[in-house]
Amino acid sequence: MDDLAQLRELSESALVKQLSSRFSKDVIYTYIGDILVACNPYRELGLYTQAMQDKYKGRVPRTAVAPHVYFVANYAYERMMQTKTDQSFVISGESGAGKTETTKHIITHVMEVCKAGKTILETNILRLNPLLEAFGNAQTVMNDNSSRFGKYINLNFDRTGSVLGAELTTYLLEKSRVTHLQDNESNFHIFYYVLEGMSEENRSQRHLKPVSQHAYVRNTSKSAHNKKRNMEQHFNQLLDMMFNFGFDATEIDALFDVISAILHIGDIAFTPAPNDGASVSSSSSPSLQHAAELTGLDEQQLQSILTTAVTTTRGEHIVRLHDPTAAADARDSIAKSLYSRCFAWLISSLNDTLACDASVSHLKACSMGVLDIFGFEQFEENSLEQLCINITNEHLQRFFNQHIFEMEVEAYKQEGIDGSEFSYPDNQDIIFLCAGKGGILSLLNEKSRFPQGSDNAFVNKCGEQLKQHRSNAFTPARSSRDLKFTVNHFAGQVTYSCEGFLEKNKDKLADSVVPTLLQSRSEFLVALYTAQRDMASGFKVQSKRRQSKQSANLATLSSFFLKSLDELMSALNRTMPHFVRCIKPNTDKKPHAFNSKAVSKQLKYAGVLETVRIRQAGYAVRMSFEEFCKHYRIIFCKAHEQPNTDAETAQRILTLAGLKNYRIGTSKVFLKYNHIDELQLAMRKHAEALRFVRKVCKGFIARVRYRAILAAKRETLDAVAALLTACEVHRDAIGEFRKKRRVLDVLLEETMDDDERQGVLDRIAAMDTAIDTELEKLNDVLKTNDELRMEIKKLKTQFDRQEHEAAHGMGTYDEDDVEDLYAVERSVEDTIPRKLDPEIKKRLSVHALKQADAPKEYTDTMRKGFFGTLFGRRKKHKSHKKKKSS
Ligand SMILES: Nc1ncnc2c1ncn2[C@@H]1O[C@H](COP(=O)(O)OP(=O)(O)OP(=O)(O)O)[C@@H](O)[C@H]1O
Repeated sequence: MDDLAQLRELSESALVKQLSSRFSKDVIYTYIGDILVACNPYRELGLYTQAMQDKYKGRVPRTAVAPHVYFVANYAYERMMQTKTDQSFVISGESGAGKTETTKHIITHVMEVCKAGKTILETNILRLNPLLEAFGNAQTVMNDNSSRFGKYINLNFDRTGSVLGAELTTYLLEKSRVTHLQDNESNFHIFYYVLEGMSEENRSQRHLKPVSQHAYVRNTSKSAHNKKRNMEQHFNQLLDMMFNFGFDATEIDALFDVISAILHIGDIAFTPAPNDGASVSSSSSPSLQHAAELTGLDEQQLQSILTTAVTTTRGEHIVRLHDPTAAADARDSIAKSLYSRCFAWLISSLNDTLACDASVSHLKACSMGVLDIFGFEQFEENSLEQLCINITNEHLQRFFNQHIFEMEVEAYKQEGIDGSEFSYPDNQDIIFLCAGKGGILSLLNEKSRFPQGSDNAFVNKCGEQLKQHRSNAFTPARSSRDLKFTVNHFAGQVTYSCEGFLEKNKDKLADSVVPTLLQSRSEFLVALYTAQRDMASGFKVQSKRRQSKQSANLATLSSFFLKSLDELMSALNRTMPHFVRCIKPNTDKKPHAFNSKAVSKQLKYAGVLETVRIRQAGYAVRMSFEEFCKHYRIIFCKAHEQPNTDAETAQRILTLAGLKNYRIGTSKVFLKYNHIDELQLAMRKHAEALRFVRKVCKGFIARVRYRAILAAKRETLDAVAALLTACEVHRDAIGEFRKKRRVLDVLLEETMDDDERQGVLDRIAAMDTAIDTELEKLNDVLKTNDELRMEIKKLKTQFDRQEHEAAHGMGTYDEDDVEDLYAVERSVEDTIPRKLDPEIKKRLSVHALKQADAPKEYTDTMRKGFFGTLFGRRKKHKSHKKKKSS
């Protein structure tokens, strides 16, 4: 089934079973109503060829082609063109599930159906991904090429469907990766491209060393390191791409200077200084020097922002000395800030290149957005990043629920059913709990604003204010010292560890850092911090035009996040959405493996099971009158009646089954989930009675047939036994004749002259040989058929027993019994003809068989026949002589 929403019973296990069975046949795409589920095959299946693109172009009916991401892309484009409404694709799934691949396929196909690919703009749209991947992707345990940011790509079209431009918005760049690597993970790809792909000359100009000698990349996973063979190729491709996008050589050089500077900054270590502060260790002073050179700062300036923090209160500057730990934190914050600014600059520059040309922007008629965003996350340790991701998913889930619900109500309307009392599982209260006024993020912002605010104070405040929240979704920490709380999200409970929440939320560099960086000799660095000075973290980047309008007081990470989330939801709400849920069939990144438990969990996280819940809250089961009446006819039908398939019959069946609260539409029956059980119960009662009657009938028929079969087989066996007996008799008759040969010899001597006698003797000799052969053959036949005799005996005994059983009632027969019976029949049929030696069949005539009971006459006849043959020529002449002598 291509659309699992058509399953009569939509349940979690049914979904997983169907997906698994399709996956085993390399069918990775499945619809569940409006959603496209895409299972990552982890191998090339030849699904994205030009021929496939051609197949999914134009007005293709959904049922005429197999489910495919190209269908969804084409369908959205067609709808956009017909209705001139904005469309969006919401692609979600856990890391490695295939979101980015799906995004690429959608964009490629949309560009194909809008006949693009020729202008620079269109080519650039198609080339966007490798650039984003270089700076925003990294190898993780889950995915070798994991996007460490979310993105929304919006394509703008004119009335004729040609692309006018594109905008890119990014979310939640995982900048902590720059400074801290988890086991078996790697940093952003760009660091390795620069360290291993850049020319020797450029590397030494930037004083770069091998990967193993730079702290921020030193712990790179071994497997990642082994895969880094094509770094040079990657780096050169990246350069080409950047040039094609219109970046100039100076900008590119400056960008790589900052990337290299980040690596050197990471190598700076600190030791305690005599003044209780920290100083750069002597072994890392070359790193400080290189970092300063590459950032265009004086060593002193850089050292100062690493080892001191200046805060400004009421116009007064207060300088605080960092201890070595605080200095290391400051170093990491600066590195993260530099990287996120580079990423933001890159996105902003790409947006400038992709933006609608001013001369054609008035032609913009509609748009199509593709959202590729992290799925719901639930790890052992969950921090502020997970909270933000999960809040995003709560919003997307609500958006999804509303959409599915609307479709559901629409389905009722089409059937003339009032759906006004129907409601759906709404997670609005959980959204309020997390992101509403007085909710978790709001309290976090409040505490972040106080200089004395702490994680502890934040967690306690949450406990006080939210434990009675109307969502009932908040569970405070057991003890006030436990920096944790749990939120019951739509996809499951997540416990957040709040240590460091405030620091992350402030996401702030010390007051002196940005002013110092702005004194840099590098114009590029200065540009990074002037154009976007209001941006808290490069957390989200928009085009320069939109940035200028941004409020300047987005002080915290969460307030910035909420604002960008708000914008995203407003954008999505203006569109007609198409949902793609990417599923990772196993955690080992292996083809052919399907782990049902893991898939079930993802379906839950992806909110697919919410579709089931929405359906269950309404009328989960819907069946056409025909389907319903045919399926449940047993409840209503008298044995001889074929039911009508109309509303009236459906109504009678439902009444007879004692159901309430169902709805009958114009062509379908709408049932609640529990109704199926009730109908099954009613069916079972009828079915049991029917089964009994059927058993008795079948038993009767089978017994009659069986006895007939036995009788026929017995006859055959008797005949075969008789044949064998005849064979023996034949042999005995020949023996008997031999004994009488002596009489013949005397006869010959008395009645014939020498010549005549010699002639007869010759013939007798020939006949003797023939008789020997005959005897030999008969002996053989009897010997080889001894086995058959045994078989016959056995079968006969068996038949006796079976006949007795059949005659003395075995009560009823099940299907299996009848099947056994037919098996016996077949085996008997097979046995006899195969085992009966064909030689016997040929040689023993019916005549011989008849003689079987009269051996004496048979012997005589044989003898007469023999003499007749022997003396045939002289029969007339000598007959009276012969008679006399005998
Ligand atoms: N349709 C597909 N056909 C073949 N391979 C695929 C397909 N989709 C995904 N893959 C494989 O799975 C890998 C991971 O996919 P992708 O990077 O798109 O996942 P993702 O969901 O975007 O992960 P992340 O959130 O970590 O970025 C790809 O590199 C590719 O090898």
